Amino acid sequence: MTTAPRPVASPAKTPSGMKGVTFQVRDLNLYYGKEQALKGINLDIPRNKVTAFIGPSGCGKSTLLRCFNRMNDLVDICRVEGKILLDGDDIYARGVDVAELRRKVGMVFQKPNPFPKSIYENVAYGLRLQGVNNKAVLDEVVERSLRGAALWDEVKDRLGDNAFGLSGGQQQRLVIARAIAIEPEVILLDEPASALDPISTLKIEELINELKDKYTILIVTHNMQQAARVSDYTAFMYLGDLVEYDETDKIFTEPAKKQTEDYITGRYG
Ligand SMILES: Nc1ncnc2c1ncn2[C@@H]1O[C@H](COP(=O)(O)OP(=O)(O)OP(=O)(O)O)[C@@H](O)[C@H]1O
Repeated sequence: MTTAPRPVASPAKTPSGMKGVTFQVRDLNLYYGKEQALKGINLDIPRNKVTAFIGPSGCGKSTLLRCFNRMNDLVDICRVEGKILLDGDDIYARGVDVAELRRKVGMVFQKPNPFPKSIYENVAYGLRLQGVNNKAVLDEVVERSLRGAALWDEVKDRLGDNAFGLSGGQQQRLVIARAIAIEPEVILLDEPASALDPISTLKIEELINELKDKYTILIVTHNMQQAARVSDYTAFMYLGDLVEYDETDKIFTEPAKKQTEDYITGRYG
């Protein structure tokens, strides 16, 4: 027996001008115990663009971000309903290899978290896990990834030094190099610059702009100026709802919803 596809509860939010789509989020509800943290989210995430999630504290930005590589699976009381399709396949379907999903969808957190190893070994780590130990291959990937993360020139003469000796901003770029070494399709950034000084923040923002040529980037940020500077699309969330999602210029210059306007003009949050 075939069953008709279930209609989506609300039309998916797909801003105009979007070409390729990486993720399609459909009717996504998420609960922590009895508390509903995400309410009927529908949206499409464009390929090779930067999509920012903004909204007041506790509105569900990080929770939604963590859905894209199933990091919420690690929270016992968390329950997810609905679908997230990555290139057409539901990442919540039975039998999905979550380790493989996380290889495709890398994540960088607020606080830089290098491993207590050398700079070189931090970047080589993912490949070594895959069983790659050929020095020439590793050398090539380490250099390419560090260049890709705009860190090579600063560390090329001390690749054997412990990563903890780097500054916070350098550590965050190292973590990004570690993420791109295994050639993900998507990079999730959860407040990647909030623990950094203004110069390091600027470097991360420049880097995000360069990375989108190769990767789809999703970023959670508290900083609206940062969202306006780095993103192509912006999603405004409030109390677990996706209120408005559109091209970043539109959200910041002529938002369709009063709630969005109140937030971006600093009336609450
Ligand atoms: N592990 C958890 N267990 C229970 N509740 C949680 C958990 N993580 C988040 N929540 C709750 O889910 C809601 C959304 O939290 P989330 O961290 O996603 O919001 P946010 O918009 O990213 O906030 P912030 O900007 O402060 O980081 C909040 O009410 C929060 O208390």
